Amino acid sequence: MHVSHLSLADFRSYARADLALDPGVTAFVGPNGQGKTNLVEAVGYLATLSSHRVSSDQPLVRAGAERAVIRAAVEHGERRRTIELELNPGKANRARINRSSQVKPRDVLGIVRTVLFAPEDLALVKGDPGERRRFLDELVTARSPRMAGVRSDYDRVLKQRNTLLKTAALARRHGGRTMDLSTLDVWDQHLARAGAELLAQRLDLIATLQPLTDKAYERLAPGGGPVHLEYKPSAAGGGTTREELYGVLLEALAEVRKQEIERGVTLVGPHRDELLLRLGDLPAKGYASHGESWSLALALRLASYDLLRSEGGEATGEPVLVLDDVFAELDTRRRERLAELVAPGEQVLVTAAVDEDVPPVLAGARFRVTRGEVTPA
Ligand SMILES: Nc1ncnc2c1ncn2[C@@H]1O[C@H](COP(=O)(O)OP(=O)(O)OP(=O)(O)O)[C@@H](O)[C@H]1O
Repeated sequence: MHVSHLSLADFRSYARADLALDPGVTAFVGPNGQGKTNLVEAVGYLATLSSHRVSSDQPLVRAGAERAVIRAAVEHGERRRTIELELNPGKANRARINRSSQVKPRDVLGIVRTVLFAPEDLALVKGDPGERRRFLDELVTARSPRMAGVRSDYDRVLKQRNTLLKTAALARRHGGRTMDLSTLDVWDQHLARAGAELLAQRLDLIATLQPLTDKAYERLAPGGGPVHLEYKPSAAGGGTTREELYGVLLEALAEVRKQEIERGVTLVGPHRDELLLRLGDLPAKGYASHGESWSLALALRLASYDLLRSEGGEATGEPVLVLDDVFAELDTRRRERLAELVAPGEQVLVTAAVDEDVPPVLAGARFRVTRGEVTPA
């Protein structure tokens, strides 16, 4: 699969941009702050409906404009589809596929799949647990786009349940009426149902990702591993199937209910879980060096790329690989290794400040990006 055309309106620094893209490698080269990352960020947004740099849509809309539009043509074998996403911060976003009438933005997921490497990836290793949960959930959704619906159900139920718990906590503190706990029972079931589905997918993903990450790390930093991915659930209990995990979550919620009512917040569930990364016997966070942390972050992305490539098959094709400003961060040896490992990709988009930062193995089309103008080199 490859993106053959990208067009932006009022996206980030671009009032307008229009580019035709070929399969194979395309590099965007230009000085800092000229709009290179903005281009690949738009491609990433088509795949995940979120940016790899910011958590809200507002910064994606050009300053002074009301909305941004990303349009893309996507080729997969004989099939060509167009996607249009309109970003309206504060209001509902809109989407269209093949210029048809409006669809839910979520329906666009799965048409473009990307694996994106960026300097921000260091947070996968050094950052808060939320960074690793987001990594897992984005990959879970790339494997199975219907999981976007499950994630949004879970978030909605969690929010409503927290509101209810907060009300109960306040009532308790001020000696008011105690809450009718049967309402909470219903929310527990909703939370456990969506939570169990998400949990089952995360566990399956980690089992698949483990050997791939270990292999990728060995290639990037020979002898530095092994790498272990260990899921630390907030709800203790065995099981890997949806039914088993539903039971585990319900039981855990019942156990902590008293504390939850005291504190006014949901204490167990996938939103409190952690993915522990270990290098050898030590946790990577807090122990790994800067270079080791980088290699581990790259290994996680490489493993994701291998996984989506091998599972994509005929239906979805290969993901687009985006390498945003990563080579400048690496020493020559790791730069060459990484480039060799990703070189045969169907479509690879690279950003770099100078030509020398693009490894020779990744020779291909090149655009210059200067002051928001994108021109073929
Ligand atoms: N919403 C926005 N409206 C207008 N300009 C924006 C907006 N968001 C970002 N910019 C501008 O876009 C530029 C950054 O673009 P981008 O991140 O693509 O740079 P880059 O070429 O990748 O640079 P580097 O090599 O430093 O990573 C900055 O000048 C920033 O001010």
